[in-house]
Amino acid sequence: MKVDGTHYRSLWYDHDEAVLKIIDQRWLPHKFVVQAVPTLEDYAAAIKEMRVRGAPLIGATAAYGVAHQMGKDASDASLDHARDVLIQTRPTAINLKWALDRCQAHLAPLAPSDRATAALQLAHDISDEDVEINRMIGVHGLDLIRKIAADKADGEPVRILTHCNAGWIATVDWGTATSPMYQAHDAGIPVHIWVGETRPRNQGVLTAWELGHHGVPHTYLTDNAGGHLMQHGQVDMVLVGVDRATRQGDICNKIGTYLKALAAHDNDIPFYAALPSPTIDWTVRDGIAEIPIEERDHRETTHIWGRNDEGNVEQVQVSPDGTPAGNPAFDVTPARLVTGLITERGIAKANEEDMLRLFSEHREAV
Ligand SMILES: CSC[C@H]1O[C@H](OP(=O)(O)O)[C@H](O)[C@@H]1O
Repeated sequence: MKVDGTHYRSLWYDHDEAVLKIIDQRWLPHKFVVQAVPTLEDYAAAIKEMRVRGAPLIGATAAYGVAHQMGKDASDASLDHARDVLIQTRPTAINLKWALDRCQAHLAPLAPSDRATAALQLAHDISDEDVEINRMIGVHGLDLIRKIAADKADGEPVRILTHCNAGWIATVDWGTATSPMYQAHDAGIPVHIWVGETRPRNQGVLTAWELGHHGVPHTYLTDNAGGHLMQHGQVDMVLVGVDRATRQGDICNKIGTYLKALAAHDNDIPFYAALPSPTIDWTVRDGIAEIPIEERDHRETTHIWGRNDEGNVEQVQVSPDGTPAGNPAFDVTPARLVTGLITERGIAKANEEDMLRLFSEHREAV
């Protein structure tokens, strides 16, 4: 999407320099930092340190990491090494494993001499596919928003509460939860987005930054304000992203999503999750029991980043010295709390049968 009027993807391959370029999200919204990714270790660090983040973007980045490694050494051992280094960076978003599995399946059968070119093309393809998938998520989500708008007075906005950042900066472009928001705005349907800050990494800041650059009306709030807004009739729908969905419709997303789903259920507000099909893990049914939840560095909880009065971005401690902290980065919302899943093929109810209506190729052999 656009930053100060200039179109960007979240990552792109610089053919002149033969290197991947990323927007280092750790500095947003205060600094717009583009950096190259010169080594496999830098690819792993970029994912682990969340310089690039968001389930689909992590997958695309990993595909370019494999391509980089094939350009250095296209042997079977090197292909395995690239997977081993990248797969251990973050455990929850299934898109990382999905991309690495796709690279393995595509490259292993090839002669090593053909792998570098094929790997780079595959990374380009995965990125381009992500853009189109997310655009289609927006098309189907727009229909939903249009239906809600039809029941409102002229000019009255559709009020959408979102959590974390499932925006264009979390994907290659468009975003997942944000794609319907952008497309509704661009179609002239008034929307207002309630943006939860999303402690501890405050990815809501990224959503506010994105929406601001696209001119989409929004309000930045604490996470805990969401339930209050729902109780007071200020929310027409909740729309979030997903890091891993199960075949029965459970969704794993940023920590705090479950609490917002509970509040939505309690206030009879539709709760939708937007996800590309690579985010569905068809091998898993019970998300709570089976999805690994990343425990991140506890310093992310005890400290916070911001810009000081001198304009410098710095990290400060918010908790007492020595206070023990935790940092589970995701939680699982059971399917019973999910109204629907907005995918590139349409909207499914959060149950196996309706998901298979859209993705019948995953129906298990009896
Ligand atoms: C389309 S992004 C999906 C998902 O990924 C984010 O996780 P993280 O910021 O830790 O990479 C967040 O949970 C988004 O909802």
